[in-house]
Amino acid sequence: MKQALLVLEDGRTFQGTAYGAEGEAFGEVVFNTGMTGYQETLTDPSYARQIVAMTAPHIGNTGVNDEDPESGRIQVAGYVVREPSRITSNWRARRSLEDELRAYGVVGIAVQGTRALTRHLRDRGAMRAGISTEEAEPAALLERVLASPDMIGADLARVVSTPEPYVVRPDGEVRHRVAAVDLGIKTMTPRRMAEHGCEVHVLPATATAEEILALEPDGVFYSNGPGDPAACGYAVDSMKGVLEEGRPVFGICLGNQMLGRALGLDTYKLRFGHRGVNQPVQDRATGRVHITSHNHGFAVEAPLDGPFATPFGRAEVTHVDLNDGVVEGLRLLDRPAFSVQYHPEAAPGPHDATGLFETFCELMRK
Ligand SMILES: NC(=O)CC[C@H](N)C(=O)O
Repeated sequence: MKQALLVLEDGRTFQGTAYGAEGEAFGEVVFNTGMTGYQETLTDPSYARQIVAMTAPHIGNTGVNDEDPESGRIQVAGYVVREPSRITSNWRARRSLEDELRAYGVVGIAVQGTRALTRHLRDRGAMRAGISTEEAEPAALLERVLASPDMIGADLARVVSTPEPYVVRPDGEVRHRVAAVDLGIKTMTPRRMAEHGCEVHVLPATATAEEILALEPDGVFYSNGPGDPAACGYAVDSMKGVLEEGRPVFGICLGNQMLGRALGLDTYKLRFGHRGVNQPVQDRATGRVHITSHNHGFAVEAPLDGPFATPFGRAEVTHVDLNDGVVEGLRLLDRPAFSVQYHPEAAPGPHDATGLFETFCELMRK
């Protein structure tokens, strides 16, 4: 087996074997604790320019099928696993995960120490890293890691967004027309909305408020996406125009951060982020806890002690993560706009939060 090297920007080094394409990859290394859903993770555009390390010890068991991708390609910059499955046991699988990584030129590494890596990232924070199947000298790879771009300030939504608008239609009757701003949208999101009778007009990340409103949408959606929310001023600007018009707004993940910034709140980088499928989130109105799917490295800074003033009227924090108190949802009290930091559309589940699509439809009916 071919040797490979993983070097973190603070010099921590892991030796392993090549898994996937050969070559070199750079990005921010983050860990994901999901026991299921590796195919959805790999194809989620929010992971652009990130090297994803899986804490589940065995990866690739069910290969790659045609039903689960969240976009048209593998999006991660690099992949770290402990033990890749040598066989693929799923009659729907079209190919092995390693062949899929190779097909998209994604460099991966299998290392024994995914637990040590995770603990390191938990203590020191997510950081830049490089994987190489060519370089034997850690110091040489480290130099290239230090020359690679940082996640802070990275404007990646416009890079992964659709270049052209397209429409996702429901099977049955059209009940609502939604304009969806694609900041890195996952396949499941318009599909979930279509299940609720929405005709979804997906628009490029840089669509202006005028372009969005020209569709005469019943509601406007802002998707998840990669990079630093502080670098997506174009989406914040279009959202302000949409809020001004009083159209219903719904945001997920990066979309939640866009609502926060449109309301004048700040976003900041979390130490190691939330990535996995079992994050406990509390709905502050009901006290109910939902187990939710997450993939975020940034968060919104907002007052937790009750409603606060914004340029669009009063707002409040609707959800918090019970592990660390991070803001997980926002709502305007005087206008029809809300958003969540987690993923109600998550296809590998959990499905506790899928009711939020109905909430959006209710706002559009009013
Ligand atoms: N999944 C997302 O939308 C992530 C949003 C943002 N890129 C973050 O890391 O916080």
